[in-house]
Amino acid sequence: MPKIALVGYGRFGRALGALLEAADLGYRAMDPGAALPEAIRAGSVPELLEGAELVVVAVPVPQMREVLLALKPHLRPEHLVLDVGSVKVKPVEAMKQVLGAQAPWVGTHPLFGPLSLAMAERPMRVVVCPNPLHPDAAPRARRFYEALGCEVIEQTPEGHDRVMAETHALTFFVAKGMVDSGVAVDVPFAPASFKALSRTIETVRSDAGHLFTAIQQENRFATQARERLLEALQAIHRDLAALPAVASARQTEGMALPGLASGPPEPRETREHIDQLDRELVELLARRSELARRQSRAHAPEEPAGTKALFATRRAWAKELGLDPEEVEALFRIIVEAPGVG
Ligand SMILES: O=C(O)C(=O)C[C@]1(C(=O)O)C=C[C@@H](O)C=C1
Repeated sequence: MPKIALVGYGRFGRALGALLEAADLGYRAMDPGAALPEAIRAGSVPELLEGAELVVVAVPVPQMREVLLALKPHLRPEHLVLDVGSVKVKPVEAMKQVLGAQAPWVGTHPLFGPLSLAMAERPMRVVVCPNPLHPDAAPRARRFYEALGCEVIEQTPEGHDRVMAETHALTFFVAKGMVDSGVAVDVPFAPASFKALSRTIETVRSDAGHLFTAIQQENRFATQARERLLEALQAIHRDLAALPAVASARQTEGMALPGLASGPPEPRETREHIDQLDRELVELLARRSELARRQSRAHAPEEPAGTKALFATRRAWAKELGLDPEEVEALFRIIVEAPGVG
């Protein structure tokens, strides 16, 4: 009998479902607004909760209260309710008001989503907010997330929202500003500094819509963070406009980034860069291995023609980059054929 009940099968719910399957954790899901595969679909709340230990509420933050009210009459003390919202003060308040001491509950925020899960990005981190009303709830949530391969960070709801206001909310704000101003979309080429931002722009563009508003509106620290950023940007804009056409080094000094006032950091030794790259190569191998496992679970083994094509593309890439195609193919043969890696 599935031990996990998933309420909400939107973008995050579906991605979480795939993660549960990969960890061999049985689940049942309910979402009146989504087409659910027959094998996991629950037609009613009692059916959804039957045998469940964990009830994961994966619905947009503004719908939390209503969903909790619908669950409440069916919850028993052995259930643990956890939310996965991108903000924490409001969902925790809602769980406190609606569920109180009746059933254990805990606020959590997985710091990953459909895009990062699809690319098997690691580490997967989750913020869990310990709940004084139900002291066992956070350790139970921790065990659940650790079984999925996540690292758990404990934080108060307010501490979480303060950090998210300065990070998540501002990043989405800047990215949406760039999208809405018409720049930064499908550019033919871009410098490295922009490439880092383009991933965020992609996230904002693929957002279901409610995520952006939840991150901004449901976090009471976000407005102030946005205002501070806008003021800082206006001041920089004014300072730039006030610079003479040919500015002296002394005149531009004030524009230097504060952290760089004492000069840029010393370039690192080549050896350190190689270590860093090797670390990234090993991380990429781990992600590749996870994706290959997913692929083999979902599809029949690759036909010889498919494997041949795979090596052919790697050879072509090697050639493009000035590497020996034979040697690169040999490396990929090892990667593909090694049982613990490919
Ligand atoms: O991986 C993705 O698809 C995400 O968008 C993940 C992402 C983000 O990085 O903004 C989105 C919302 C969550 O609250 C946390 C992480």
